[in-house]
Amino acid sequence: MATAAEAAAMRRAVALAARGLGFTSPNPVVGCVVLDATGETVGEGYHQRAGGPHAEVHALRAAGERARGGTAVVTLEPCNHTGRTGPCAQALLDAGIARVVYAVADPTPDATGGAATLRAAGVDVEHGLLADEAETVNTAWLTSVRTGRPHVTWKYAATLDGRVAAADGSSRWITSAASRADVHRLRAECDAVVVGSGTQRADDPHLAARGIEGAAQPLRVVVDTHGTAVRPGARVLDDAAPTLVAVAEGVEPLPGVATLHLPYADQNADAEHLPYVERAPRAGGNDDGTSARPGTEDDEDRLEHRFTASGGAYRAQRPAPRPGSPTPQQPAQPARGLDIHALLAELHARGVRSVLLEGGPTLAGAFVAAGAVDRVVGYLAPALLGAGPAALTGGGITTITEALRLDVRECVALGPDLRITATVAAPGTKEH
Ligand SMILES: NC(=O)C1=CN([C@@H]2O[C@H](COP(=O)(O)OP(=O)(O)OC[C@H]3O[C@@H](n4cnc5c(N)ncnc54)[C@H](OP(=O)(O)O)[C@@H]3O)[C@@H](O)[C@H]2O)C=CC1
Ligand SMILES: Nc1c(N[C@@H]2O[C@H](COP(=O)(O)O)[C@@H](O)[C@H]2O)[nH]c(=O)[nH]c1=O
Repeated sequence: MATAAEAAAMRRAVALAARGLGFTSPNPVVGCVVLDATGETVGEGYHQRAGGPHAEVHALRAAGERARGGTAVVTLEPCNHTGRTGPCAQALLDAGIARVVYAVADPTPDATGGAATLRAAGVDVEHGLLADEAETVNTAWLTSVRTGRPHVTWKYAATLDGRVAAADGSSRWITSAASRADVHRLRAECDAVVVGSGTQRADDPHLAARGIEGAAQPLRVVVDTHGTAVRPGARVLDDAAPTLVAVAEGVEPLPGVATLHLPYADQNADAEHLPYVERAPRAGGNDDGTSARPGTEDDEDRLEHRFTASGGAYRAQRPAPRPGSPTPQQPAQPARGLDIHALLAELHARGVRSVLLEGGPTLAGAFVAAGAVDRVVGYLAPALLGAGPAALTGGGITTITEALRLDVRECVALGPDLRITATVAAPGTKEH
């Protein structure tokens, strides 16, 4: 049974772990507090960056000889393996720690087994203290270990009637300065920020974490199937943070920009659910409708992106042909957008453990349809627009029984706005 001092130490260890958010990928965030035999705190530490010392090592260093006979309180089971640093279970034994209290078991095959090693050496080991809090702070890493893809937070800013832009497409700014500053904290905590080509075209967003001292910069990712939305001079191309543009296979890499080639979404898998784009191939384009060369779209050939009421799906449509203009020779082909699972797998392979999906509604719908949203952070402004795009388009949901049910974790007032944080409930756990 854990003592009150150990519970307080674990709360502190969770807070220490949170300081590592955004800096430790592909590693977890971990906090540790060492108590002496009387229950007094003698050392604290957290994992500050991948490749650096683990939380236990920092805390043991701070405690020195006072760790002997004491208790180590850790948010994650001490590791048992030699990676870039030595095994923490051994470090705890070497320091003479008599008791270890940890919150969450380490699920990685390499590192697991620390608790067993400690027990076998005669250390008193307890597991599960404040496990919910410790899970929550480490949710990105735990999700990525359990699912093999990064944890995804979909964030949006909407009016109280659920609009993310006005009918004329203008959307800056819906929420207050306080909410927007909070978004920069979210960006700094995530490894990558993702937007679709529609948002890129409409907003020319910057997507870096601004105004936070010492902030880790996320990788900025634009999902731009044809490589035509990210143009020279785009704000995501400045050097405030790294940028990756995801395009379809066969599209030429964008000059001077890290380009990721992805397959189209598997039409057979999610075809009826995925938002899609109707387009006719452009002159000089490839057979599949992708451009042969990025940045060559001329105004006449430019696709007009419009919301339609058709089946709740979003379609980008060609403008009606001008009188006298030639009829396209080839029939319009459905385009499916890029494969969300392939995108997440590629980001995971690059060490990304947490993604902040910042829109827009079409790409967010594709993530929801792909079952790839873990957490939703909605900023709601006390304003009404009455028209304009809704926060989410499609998502593969057509009837009330398919509603994606969420658990509200937090509701916070930010200036005049509300920030609601909710997680996706495990299937079958919610009835409304
Ligand atoms: N208030 C808010 O929080 C936000 C508001 N907005 C607003 O939303 C509007 C833009 O929304 P929207 O057009 O939906 O933009 P998105 O950013 O969702 O981009 C959608 C485009 O992404 C491309 N895409 C690539 N792969 C996929 C896929 N698998 N599924 C779906 N799309 C894919 C498609 O174009 P292609 O294949 O041609 O590349 C698609 O048309 C703007 O008015 C913007 O201001 C946007 C973000 C946040
Ligand atoms: N309009 C709107 C948001 N819009 C989001 O912010 C992006 C612009 O980011 P940046 O260019 O880095 O400042 C934009 O493309 C969209 O994803 N966010 C909000 O918190 N509140 C708002 O009212």
